[in-house]
Amino acid sequence: MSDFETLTVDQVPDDANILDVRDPYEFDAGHIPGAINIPLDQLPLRIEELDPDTDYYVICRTGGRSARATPYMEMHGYSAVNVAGGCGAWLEADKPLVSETGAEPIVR
Ligand SMILES: O=S(=O)([O-])[S-]
Repeated sequence: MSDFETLTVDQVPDDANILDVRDPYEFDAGHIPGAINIPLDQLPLRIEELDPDTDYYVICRTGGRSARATPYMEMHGYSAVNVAGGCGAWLEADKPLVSETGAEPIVR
């Protein structure tokens, strides 16, 4: 049983605020356009960078780390929804990714 909301990639609105909790090398290789990156292990230190009035759609590679980040954020007063399947599912669904490396975006 989970005490947080989980949506599929198809349910994420086009204008969603995406929080990607993967490590920077993963984020740089391929991420959702406009996503912000705070790795899961930095979230306790950096959570105040987030806006308590914004709904965040939290994503990682396959859904493991986002399922930990989402209840943590909720517990600290932030609005967070877990994106099931992560960037792998996002790519499978043919949704846009960009890279910071100059290479074709990939999910790693
Ligand atoms: O990104 S992951 O924790 O699902 S491998």
